[in-house]
Amino acid sequence: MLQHLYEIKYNRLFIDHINQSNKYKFLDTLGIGSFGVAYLLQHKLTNKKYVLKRLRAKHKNKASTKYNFQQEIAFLQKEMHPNLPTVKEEGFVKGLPFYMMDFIEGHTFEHLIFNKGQTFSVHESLTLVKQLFEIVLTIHDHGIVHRDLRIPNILLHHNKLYVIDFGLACYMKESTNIDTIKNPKKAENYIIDLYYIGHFLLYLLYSNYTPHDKKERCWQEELQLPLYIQHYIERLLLIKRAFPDTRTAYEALPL
Ligand SMILES: Nc1ncnc2c1ncn2[C@@H]1O[C@H](COP(=O)(O)OP(=O)(O)OP(=O)(O)O)[C@@H](O)[C@H]1O
Repeated sequence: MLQHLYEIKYNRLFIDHINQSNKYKFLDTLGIGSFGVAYLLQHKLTNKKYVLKRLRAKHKNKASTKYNFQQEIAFLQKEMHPNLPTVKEEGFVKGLPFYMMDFIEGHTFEHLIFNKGQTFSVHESLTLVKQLFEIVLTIHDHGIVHRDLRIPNILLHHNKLYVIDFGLACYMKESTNIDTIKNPKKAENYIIDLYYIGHFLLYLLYSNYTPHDKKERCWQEELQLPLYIQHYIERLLLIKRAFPDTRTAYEALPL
């Protein structure tokens, strides 16, 4: 209960901070995640939209979470790729850190698939994955892994793909032996991003799938993909021999 009130207090403080800035006005709350809260704002003169992301009040005194939040800002400030948001400002409101970034118009793939019912053919899906790879390759070239390439964190606008939310990103650990990775979702090297790219591809391909009977089968049976595409996804998901690096996986894309 106290935590809830604390959150409400900071919510009010941030909305007041935005509205009193003379530059921006508050438009909406975009999302409340486990670590952050994202607000949509608009520049009063240019009408351009921005996102202000702040740490959740409950993490105000947690050193590791605060460190991760600062690291998230630092990663975005590297401006690694034009299809990542650019940080405009950063600061604190009553001890709680925030940063402001460009608002990416368009929709997340979660919204496109589950709310709008958009479908993607095999060719369209692979073309989108190619775009995602091009962003991920650049991030990996900077020695960073995103670690959260899920459909709510990937957006589409005018057929261009964008990646947000570096909240779980970290510097790549090079020395891990790929064969000993037990849980790819916890990895701190390229494997975790390849694993999520494999899942992203499955979400796109499933958008076109209509079940024929009530029995649930494995994706290989349900999707009935050409074998070379199935094998490719199995390698991304570590069901088959892992790709030795991101570029090899990108170059092997069956497109
Ligand atoms: N730059 C942006 N452009 C457009 N929409 C954004 C942007 N950043 C965030 N959003 C939207 O706001 C929502 C919440 O943002 P974000 O994913 O960064 O934080 P979160 O997932 O709520 O928090 P956490 O970091 O704790 O997981 C996202 O689902 C996305 O729809």
